[in-house]
This record gives sequence, structure tokens and C-alpha cells, in this order.
Amino acid sequence: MSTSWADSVAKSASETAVSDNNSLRRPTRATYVPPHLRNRPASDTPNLSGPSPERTSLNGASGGSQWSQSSMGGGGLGGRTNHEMGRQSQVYGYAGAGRGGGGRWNNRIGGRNRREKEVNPFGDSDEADVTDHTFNEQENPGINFDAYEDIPVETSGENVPPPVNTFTEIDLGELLNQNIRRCKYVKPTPVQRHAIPIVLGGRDLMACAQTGSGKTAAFCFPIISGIMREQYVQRPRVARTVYPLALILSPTRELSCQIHDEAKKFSYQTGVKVVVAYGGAPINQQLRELERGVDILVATPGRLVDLLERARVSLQMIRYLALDEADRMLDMGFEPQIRKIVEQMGMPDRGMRRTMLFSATFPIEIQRLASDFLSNYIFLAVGRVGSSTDLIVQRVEFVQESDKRSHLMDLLHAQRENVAHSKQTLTLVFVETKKGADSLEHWLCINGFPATIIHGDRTQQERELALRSFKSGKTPILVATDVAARGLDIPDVAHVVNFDLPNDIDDYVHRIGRTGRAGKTGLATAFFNEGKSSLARPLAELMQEASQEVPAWLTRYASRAHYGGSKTRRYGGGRFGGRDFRREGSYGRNLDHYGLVGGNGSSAYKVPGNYGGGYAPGVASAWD
Ligand SMILES: Nc1ncnc2c1ncn2[C@@H]1O[C@H](COP(=O)(O)OP(=O)(O)OP(=O)(O)O)[C@@H](O)[C@H]1O
Repeated sequence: MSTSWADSVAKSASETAVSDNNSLRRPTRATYVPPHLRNRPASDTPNLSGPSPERTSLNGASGGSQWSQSSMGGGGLGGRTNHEMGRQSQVYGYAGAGRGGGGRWNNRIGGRNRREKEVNPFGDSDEADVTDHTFNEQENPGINFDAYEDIPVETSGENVPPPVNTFTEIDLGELLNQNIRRCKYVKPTPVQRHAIPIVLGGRDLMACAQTGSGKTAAFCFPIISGIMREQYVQRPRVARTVYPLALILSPTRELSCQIHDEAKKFSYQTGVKVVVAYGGAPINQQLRELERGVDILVATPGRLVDLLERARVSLQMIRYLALDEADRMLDMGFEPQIRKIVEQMGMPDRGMRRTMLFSATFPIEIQRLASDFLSNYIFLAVGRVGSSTDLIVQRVEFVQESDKRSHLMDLLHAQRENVAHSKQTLTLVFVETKKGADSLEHWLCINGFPATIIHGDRTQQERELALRSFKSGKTPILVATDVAARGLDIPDVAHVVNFDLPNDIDDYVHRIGRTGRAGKTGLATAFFNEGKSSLARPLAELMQEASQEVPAWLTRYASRAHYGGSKTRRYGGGRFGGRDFRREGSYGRNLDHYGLVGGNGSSAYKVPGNYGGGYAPGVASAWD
């Protein structure tokens, strides 16, 4: 019989307890209090002042050996099936039965006392209905699910766990369900329907799903639920080092903050503690936060490496690893750093942790790199991957460089008139360089259009201020480089203008995806001229796939363009372009091209360094 990770940890816990002189109380199966029952009134909490369970638990590096003796393969989280998990939840009063059943924040998880009161991330919103166990579709507008009705879904890999249609079909735990209701989510989006059972079923996942389709929750829910339901996890106790159980990596500071905010909402009152660490902000504050305890660490790669090198964070206990915007994380800019984090800094090997990679775009060459981090994974494609959603109306206009500003002005004037009597709408304008961003913002402001900017040369404080000012509508125009292209979820962005088109079609997909989110519609306008002729073909293809009107002049440009000049569709061909690279004939062979179907093995793909970044050689990076 295979030994699950949870079993081996539990066994170790009880063995350690016996071998010690019983001088300290330790958790055993009998005393286990799941995290979701810990945030309870003091009167129900035994031994609040007792010694920390971790005090004499695994010492230092020995925590790692717990991992190496155990197996997470096949059987899933702790080797249990969903069904078995359901049974276990009854044993522990899971499913929220235990109001008053156990500890509170100052029970230990993550290595420290938690005496601070948890701030309600939902503010003062009405709490009345969250304990009602239903997800009421009628009452809740949430998301336009009709937009997703006939979305194509493709999975590949062995024994794919079946999808679910409702949150109640998944045993996520009542406290998490309450938070889902507080978020006003009534049913899972397509990516959630498929991804959550896959990860809860113990499988690794590479998931492609369109922008704004709910990927954040798709990786957060199984992590939070998994941590809540598992056996008590003893962590090594090494001075000033913390041992998170889950790591979520994202490429930008703002996106990490956003994921952190979301994860905090989802984990409210579950006892699962989420901390964020990112560059450009004072590290001491982040260290203090970490010292208060951490179960899920959301981080940007650079700051994480810093924390690892200072030995303030250890990855030994990581059992869930999620890479958001995974293709970006594995392109040439980040890949060495990610490889170092995942393979050389003490994280349990693949197969010993659950690994999830998410993005809206997943080029084949990046899939191949990514597969190094995954074990017997499932590939999930929701929607036409590498494509944009049909919810976004895409327009492309031929505008010479010298005319771009006046053209933008015309658009903004028209927009102003259109929305004069309706709700304030936000416009996001993408430019290629930081300098270009500064100068355009200045020009807009002196011409009476309140604008702000975000790019990698601004201080983090300035960046955060700009984003707040934009979100609140105080400055309804945000001029941005690609640093704002991915992941940011700003509900009222009605219009994305590609003042300068990116060089990479995937960057275009992510940029326009800042509008048309969660089932809402949006508008994206691009200024095209000869300088971007290499983008003509992939752009025309993409627009066609999304049933957009392609101007005749763009089709002419596209027919003149040849593959060598740009990255065209790299997703394995076919209208539904999200393809598992393992299904391509090339899998297992050492390719000399990157899976261009119908292409000629473009030289653009033969040089790995040519991928990523989204800016031409010689152009300063727009990223951090
Ligand atoms: N089940 C749901 N019901 C209603 N709204 C949802 C649901 N899941 C997610 N959302 C909302 O949809 C929006 C988009 O979600 P999210 O930011 O996770 O998208 P994404 O797929 O990660 O996008 P991107 O590719 O741009 O990063 C968010 O505002 C989120 O709160």
C-alpha cells in the first residue's frame, strides 16, 4: 500500500511525540485541529498558552526527509481520492460542522503565534447569507456565464479527473465555500470546473485559459482547500526561517499583490495564512509579516531568491507550487531564476509536490521547458488558447507614427462624448518604452486628459499610487508598458489602446485581455503601421479566430509577411489552438524547431533567446 505524504507526516509526528519524554505537548491525530476550525472563540480553544507544537518538531533540514520518504504520486493529496477526502472531512468535522470545534488564530500554523485579529478583506459587506449553503444563481450577477456556454475545452494526459458543474460538487470545505459566496461567485468558470478537480485529484496541471476567465481562483481554491484538509503539518523550527506549504510565483509586483489580495479573501477565517513578498518594497516589513506565519507565499522571483539566500524562507515544505503567467515566467528573462528556485533551493522534487502552471498563452517551446517541472501532468486548454476572447471587440487602424497622438486624442474625445452620461470608463494605453510612456502621459495631461503612468523605472510607491488612482477613476487613463500587460484585473477597463503594438502576438493577447473580463465585453484598438508589419500575419489570424473584422489592408500586409519575420501561431495549429506539445509528433525528440505547424521552422524560433520579452533587440525592457 502506498504511503501518502500526510500519513508519513502524521506517523512521524506521533513517533516524535513518543520518543520525547512527554515533556512537551505535541499534536497527534487525536488532537489535530484543521486550520479551518482554528479561528474560533477562545472559550472553545484548549491550551491557548501551551507550548508551540513546532518547538520540538522536525529539526532543521530533517523536514526535507519527510518528503523524500513519502509519495504524492498518483493518489493525489496525501494519496487520497476526492471521495476519501470527503470521508475524512467527516472525521474532522470538515464541511464547517464545527463552529466552536477547535482553535483560533493563535493556534500555530506556519510556525508563529497569531494573536492579531484577521482583517475582514470583504469590508463590512453583508454577512447574512454566506452561511446559507447554496450558491444562488438567480440572485447573483457575478459573471456572464452565457459567454462561456460553448467554449471548447480539451484535456490530455492519463486518467483525467472529470470536471464539475458547481462548487457544491467539489468538497472544498464550508469555510472556503463561504468565502466563495462572499466573492459572489455562484458557479465555477470553465477553467475552474476542470482545473480544481484535477489538482484536488492529486495531479499536476498545465492549464491554458483565456484572459479574465478565473485562473486565479482555479489555482487558489485547491491550494487553500488542500492545506485546510490535510493532516497537521509539522514544520522544521529553525530560528527566523519560515516554511510555507505553498508557493505562488508571478512575474510582476502588482500581479503578486493582486493574487495576494484574492488569496486572502478566499482564505478568510480558514486559518490558512497568505503572505506576499515582492521587490521594490521594504524587505523588513515583509520579513516581519513572514515571521507571523505563512502557509501560502505569493512572490516575485527576485525577492524570493533574496529571501531564500538570507535563509529567511525555506522551500523544504512546499507541497503546492503555482506559476501564474507561466509562459512569461519561463521565457528567457526569468527561466534561469525559476529553474534555480524550483530545482536548486531545497524544494521537494516534482512528484512530491503538486505543480500548476497557468497562462492564457502557452507556446510550444515554453511547454517543453515547463514540462521539466511537472510530473505525469494533465494539459488543459479552455477556449482557443493563445487567442483572445470573443468578448473583446478588436479594431486595428493604420496610423503613422507622427499621427498617433492626434489619433488617440480623437478616440478619447469620442469616448468622452459617448460616456458623458454613463458610468466612468477606464482606458489603458500601451506603449513600447518607459520614455514613451512618460512623454505620452505628460502630453495627455496638458491636453486635458487626466492620465497616470506605470512602468519599471517608477518607484514601487509611484506604481502603486498610479494603479490606485486609475482604478478609482481619479485618472481614468493609464499609460503603461508591458509591466501592466498581464494578469491585472481592473473591472472597469472598457478600452485598451495599443498605441505601440508589441512585437509578440502573445503580448497583444495579454494586453487586450485587460478588458472584456469575467464575461464582460470590452474594446481594443491597435495602431498599426509598417514598423509592425511582422505582426500583420499573427494579428490577422488572431482576429479571424476571434471572429473579428479584419481590414483588407491588414490581410494584404499579412499575405506579404513571411514566417521568419515574426512569431505566428505556435500552438500546434488548428482553430482550437491550445495543443499539448506531447501530442505533437515532436514529443520526446530533440526538435530543431519549435512546433510550427504548417510553418517552415522559422529561424525566429531556432534561437531560444529570441523568445519572450515582447520587445525588439536594442529596445529597453519594459519589465521589472
Ligand atoms: N466563478 C466565478 N464567478 C464569478 N466571477 C469570477 C469567478 N471566478 C473568477 N471571477 C472573477 O473574474 C475576474 C477574472 O479572474 P482572474 O483575474 O482570475 O482571471 P485570469 O484568468 O487570471 O485572467 P488573466 O489571464 O488576465 O490573468 C476576477 O474579477 C474574478 O473575481
